[in-house]
Amino acid sequence: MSQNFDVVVIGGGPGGYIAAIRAAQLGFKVACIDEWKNAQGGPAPGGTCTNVGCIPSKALLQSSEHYEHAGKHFAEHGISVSGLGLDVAKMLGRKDQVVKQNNDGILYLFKKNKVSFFHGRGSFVKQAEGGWEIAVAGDKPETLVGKHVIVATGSNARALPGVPFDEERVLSNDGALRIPDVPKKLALIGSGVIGLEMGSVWRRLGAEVTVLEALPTFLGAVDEQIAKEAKKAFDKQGLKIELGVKVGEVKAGAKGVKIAYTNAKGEAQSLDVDRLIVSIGRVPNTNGLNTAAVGLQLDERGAIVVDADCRTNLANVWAVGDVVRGPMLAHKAEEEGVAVAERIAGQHGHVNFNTIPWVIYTHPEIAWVGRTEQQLKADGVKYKAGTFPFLANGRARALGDTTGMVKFLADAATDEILGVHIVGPMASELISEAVVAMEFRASSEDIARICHAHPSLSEATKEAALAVDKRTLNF
Ligand SMILES: Cc1cc2nc3c(=O)[nH]c(=O)nc-3n(C[C@H](O)[C@H](O)[C@H](O)COP(=O)(O)OP(=O)(O)OC[C@H]3O[C@@H](n4cnc5c(N)ncnc54)[C@H](O)[C@@H]3O)c2cc1C
Ligand SMILES: NC(=O)c1ccc[n+]([C@@H]2O[C@H](COP(=O)([O-])OP(=O)(O)OC[C@H]3O[C@@H](n4cnc5c(N)ncnc54)[C@H](O)[C@@H]3O)[C@@H](O)[C@H]2O)c1
Repeated sequence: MSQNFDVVVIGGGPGGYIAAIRAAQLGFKVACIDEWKNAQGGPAPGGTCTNVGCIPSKALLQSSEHYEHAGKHFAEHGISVSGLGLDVAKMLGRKDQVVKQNNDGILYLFKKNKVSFFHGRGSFVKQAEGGWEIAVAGDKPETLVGKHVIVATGSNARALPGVPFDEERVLSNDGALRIPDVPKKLALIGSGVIGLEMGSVWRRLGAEVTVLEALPTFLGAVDEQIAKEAKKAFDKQGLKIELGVKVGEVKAGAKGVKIAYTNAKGEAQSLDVDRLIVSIGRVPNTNGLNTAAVGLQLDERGAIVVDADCRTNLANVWAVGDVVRGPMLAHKAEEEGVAVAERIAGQHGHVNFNTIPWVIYTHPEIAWVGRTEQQLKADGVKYKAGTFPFLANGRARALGDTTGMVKFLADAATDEILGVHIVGPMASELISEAVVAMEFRASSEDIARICHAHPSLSEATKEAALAVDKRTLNF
């Protein structure tokens, strides 16, 4: 016997679980299927983000930052610490607890919103009367029929060709978040978001970290001025980043990993490390979905092909999040999930790709929204720029955290904000003001005229907006 639903969501990550909740709020009968298992084999909804992504990485970034502060920065405040110790097992345990709180929170939200949760793998069977037949292989095999299906099956870490993850020596994001003791030497391949975040965690905890990056420029997608400032800070911290390398043979043994590579000068190099994290991007995941049975169209990268509204080539089958085009970000997945649920309800859900913020949770944090200076140049847009350094911000000085700046880019003729780029303390929080401003198509003058609390880091945002008109007050 099959169970019928208005909406069946496959995948319980940020794209899927949020789509399920929004669809339920709109009055639909909703099922959400997710196969993630916790250590006991029970359900652990929340996807990559909750289990091996956003949440655990931020928990470890926080713990490792406390450790670094206690060891290196408390003294500046007149606080001396003796006998500073590190209990990695406890730190990882706390991280697991944070993850569990989030898993439990989602199960609670499903109950609260009357979303039926199925623990197992969902796969397409066929088009049936009343919708799409989906088989659930799990604790209890089930057959569901959904009038609408939302696929939100996420992504998996990309491995280096011929170097599979063993999660012991060669680690994906999963293993990178549960290294049992601080490696003496750690290498990361790829200096993207994961490379920098995970590299920072283990460097702060005492590992000698080398990041090998294929591209000759550091953080190519980031505004050049901001990326340069961040690189300077990482260099100072001792995070060794080698650009323009070509990774050759990677040999993993019982005790460590040997990496052969050529450096930017073309010289052959060899690096011996205890562990290697491979962070060279992620691939869309449609494993086990049985897309072929129903002819769900994939592109050459294996992503599900969707239009601007997240419609696939099949009637009433939608796809959102990492498994489709666009940035692989939890909040992008969530926004698409909400928009699809609203479209199913006949509303006009919309995701504005121009105002999706990016954050890299290193120290200093890097955050941005909109176009970079190099993009504006390439697009032939005439712009004005304004920057303000945290060094001139009272709150940043009180915090003892003055690295970085806020940078505004505004249209030369209309003053509309085209991009805001931040490297510095709490950039992840500060960027929201810029997102709101850009969503409302504000001008830099709008921000410059708004009263900001004193002393606050957000005054640097106001001052950067003033700088567009060359009239900063405190610099
Ligand atoms: C280390 C790391 C840190 C990150 N940090 C951030 C961050 O700080 N901020 C940010 O915005 N993004 C971050 N991301 C990216 C973020 O995790 C993803 O963009 C986000 O999880 C995508 O959500 P999703 O719902 O599309 O897919 P996922 O979160 O991958 O969820 C997909 C779910 O579907 C399940 N599934 C797959 N196939 C099936 C099936 N056939 N049947 C049933 N279930 C299935 C999977 O088990 C999984 O639970 C990070 C990623 C990593 C790896
Ligand atoms: N704070 C966040 O929002 C956050 C945090 C972590 C992950 N994520 C998401 O997860 C995704 C995956 O993260 P990621 O860091 O793996 O990917 P990424 O795309 O951010 O970076 C991958 C890096 O690896 C480099 N690279 C690729 N192949 C290489 C090779 N063979 N040798 C050396 N370098 C190579 C690329 O040039 C790039 O710089 C990101 O796209 C991001 O959207 C987001």
